Amino acid sequence: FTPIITTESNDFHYSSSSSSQARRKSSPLFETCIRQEESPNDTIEELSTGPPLPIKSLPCDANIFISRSRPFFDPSFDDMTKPQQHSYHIARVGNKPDVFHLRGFLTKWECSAIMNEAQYNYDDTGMNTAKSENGDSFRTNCKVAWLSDARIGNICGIIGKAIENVFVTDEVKTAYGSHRSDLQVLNYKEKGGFVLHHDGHDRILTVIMYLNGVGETWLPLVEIDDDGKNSRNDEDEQISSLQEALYKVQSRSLQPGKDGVLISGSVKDDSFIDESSNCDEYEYNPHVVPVEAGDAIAFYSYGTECKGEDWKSIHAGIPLEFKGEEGKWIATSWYHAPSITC
Ligand SMILES: O=C(O)CCC(=O)C(=O)O
Ligand SMILES: [Fe+2]
Repeated sequence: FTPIITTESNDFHYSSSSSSQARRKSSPLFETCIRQEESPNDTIEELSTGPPLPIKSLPCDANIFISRSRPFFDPSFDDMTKPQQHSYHIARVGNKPDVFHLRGFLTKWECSAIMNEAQYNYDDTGMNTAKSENGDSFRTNCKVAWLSDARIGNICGIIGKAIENVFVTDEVKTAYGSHRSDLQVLNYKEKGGFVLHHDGHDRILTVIMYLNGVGETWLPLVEIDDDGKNSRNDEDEQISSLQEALYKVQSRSLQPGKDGVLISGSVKDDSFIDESSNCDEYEYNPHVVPVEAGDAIAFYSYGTECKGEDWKSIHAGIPLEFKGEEGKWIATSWYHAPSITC
């Protein structure tokens, strides 16, 4: 590991080995990226609603290894004499807009604690039926709870802060009115889903955490790197409205698993390896990102040069096939930057 940056509660390292890394081809960009990071002249030129360094320059096929604080009372922590840290990996899964996979971001204990808190302790009544912000029912068969930072002994605060530290530039953090949302917890039951939409409302960053590894989120217009280029997306094609983005998905009959990026709790990582073939020739589908309980996905909803909404970040919660009574559990943290997006 090559240490890159140390911040208050997050340590960044580039990692050259991980299970998913081992399955991907090694990247010639890897060394270049490290050199960029260490350059003293490297500054963020303009107020960017996109990712800060070092993840800004993270190529596909490389990982960043990150440590973050964890709640001291997490009983799955096995050595109380060591600093209370939890490690996870970040890998890029899309370029336009930037989309990242946070592998092992939450511990299993944190996932359970959040689900329990949302289900049993919210307003003493359990979770409420979810409605979209404008009151329309774009979301079906879904319950919601909002957890503020202090809940469960500040774990929502620890998680939110860890996200903010890694995914939001200092300029955006210090801009007037910038703040992160409370943690939104959703529980979808059978057939429950969320139609294609853009998060908007000055939310520059969305981080969706998969609490039980069930369910799928699809970002149909995200472009991925040269290795697995989404051939139907013309490069630099401008999309200027939500309607245009939705029309593109419909008129081109884009499909989850073939176009854009499908975040899928329903696919096991190992299913990408064809055991009968040579190890180097496994079937790797860059349009599918398998996630497990504790993984998260982060993406940006505004153009990086303050050019308004990036409509390529539209996404949907795919209607849930029956997966047992538990259903699909996710928690979402948004970062708002009203003075930059308006
Ligand atoms: O259900 C999902 O997978 C996505 C949820 C979502 O996009 C939202 O809550 O804004
Ligand atoms: Fe959304």
